[in-house]
Amino acid sequence: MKIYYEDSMPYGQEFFADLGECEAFSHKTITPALIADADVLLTRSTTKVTPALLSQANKLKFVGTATAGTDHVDKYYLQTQGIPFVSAGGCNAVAVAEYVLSTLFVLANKYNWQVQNQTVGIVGAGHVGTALAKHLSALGIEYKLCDPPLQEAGDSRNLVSMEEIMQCDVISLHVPWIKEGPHPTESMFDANRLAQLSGQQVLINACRGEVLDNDAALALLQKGKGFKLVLDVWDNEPNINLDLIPFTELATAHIAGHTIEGKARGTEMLYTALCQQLGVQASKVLSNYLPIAEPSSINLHKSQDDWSSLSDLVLDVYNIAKDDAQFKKLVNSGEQFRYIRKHYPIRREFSAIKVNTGNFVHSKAIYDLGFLC
Ligand SMILES: NC(=O)C1=CN([C@@H]2O[C@H](COP(=O)(O)OP(=O)(O)OC[C@H]3O[C@@H](n4cnc5c(N)ncnc54)[C@H](O)[C@@H]3O)[C@@H](O)[C@H]2O)C=CC1
Ligand SMILES: O=C(O)C(=O)[C@H](O)COP(=O)(O)O
Repeated sequence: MKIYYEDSMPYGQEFFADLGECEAFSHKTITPALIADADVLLTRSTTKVTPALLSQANKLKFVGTATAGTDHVDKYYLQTQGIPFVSAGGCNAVAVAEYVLSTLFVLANKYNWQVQNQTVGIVGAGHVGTALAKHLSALGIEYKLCDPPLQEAGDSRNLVSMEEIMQCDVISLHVPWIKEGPHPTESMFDANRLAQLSGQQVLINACRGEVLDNDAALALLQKGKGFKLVLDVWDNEPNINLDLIPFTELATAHIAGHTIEGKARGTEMLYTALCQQLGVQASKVLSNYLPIAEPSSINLHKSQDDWSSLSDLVLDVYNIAKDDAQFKKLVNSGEQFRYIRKHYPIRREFSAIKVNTGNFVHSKAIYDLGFLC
């Protein structure tokens, strides 16, 4: 059996080698001829899985993406061909939640806010939205969730309208890119909605660039409309509108989900699904491969107040301001955008790090964030 996996997939060889003959490919050089003998195709979001790409893969039996988003895959085509398709929903939800938390602490430090006094509006209450809500809850930060499809499906949580979300201090977007149907998300934040934001409000987009009209945002910001924009994802990646960058508070190269855990969990999820498809017992687990974090334990800082200690801890583990500085320094083309993503430094999730909290008053919050005791 021939298995092709995208080379940016961590531990691809380790997970799949026992299941068949494995070959890594780059999204930059993959062609229909290269994967003509594929039984299995495993990608990340950078490979566009189209009828054209699969046109010679006549014995393809399984396609998987080690990502939460699936907009790069022509799922309808796979269905018409009877080819099973699996994605890795939830693999990087915690990574994105930690990204948003880091954003909150960086902006709180910059603008002298009390982070605990902010209300966060979360659009999309799926894996990422729920993980973010859990993190905010651990810290006692108020949040609201908006998800009309889940609301219609009878989700038991207290889901609110977009109008209520628009009143929040911080709005964080966690929806798939959906072009049509009853709840499309493409340009959900269009010129009209963006114009309703005040100068104090923060808008974070860490889902898909096309959910927020980048041109409209740029036009408004150029005119002095002062909402605070945080972008991890962009229209038309990797060839993004570079003019928008100076108007962002924080900007990164689509790395919100790029913890080692987030990426590798995606590989593990595909492995489990492929084993099931093949009727093979899955015997490998991610914990066999993940390296020990560096450092693997942290002593809580003795800061002037409790919230500073929490802020210091979160930013010690992941400080988005460093990614923002690197991005703004380096990015000047689509190639550079790709380069930054490919060479993204090792980032760990809170769950890889033990915190020695001593008798810190918010110890429970720290463990609820996922740190090890
Ligand atoms: N920047 C990054 O590195 C990452 C980006 N993503 C993006 O974030 C998206 C969300 O990820 P997950 O939470 O794992 O997906 P998910 O499928 O678990 O949740 C998405 C939620 O959005 C809701 N939704 C759909 N249309 C909506 C609308 N019009 N208004 C409000 N809610 C709506 C759905 O009902 C669902 O509950 C992914 O599709 C992906 O595009 C995900 C992980 C990492
Ligand atoms: O899971 C998703 O959806 C994402 O956006 C991933 O974090 C994208 O990562 P790559 O597949 O582009 O490495």
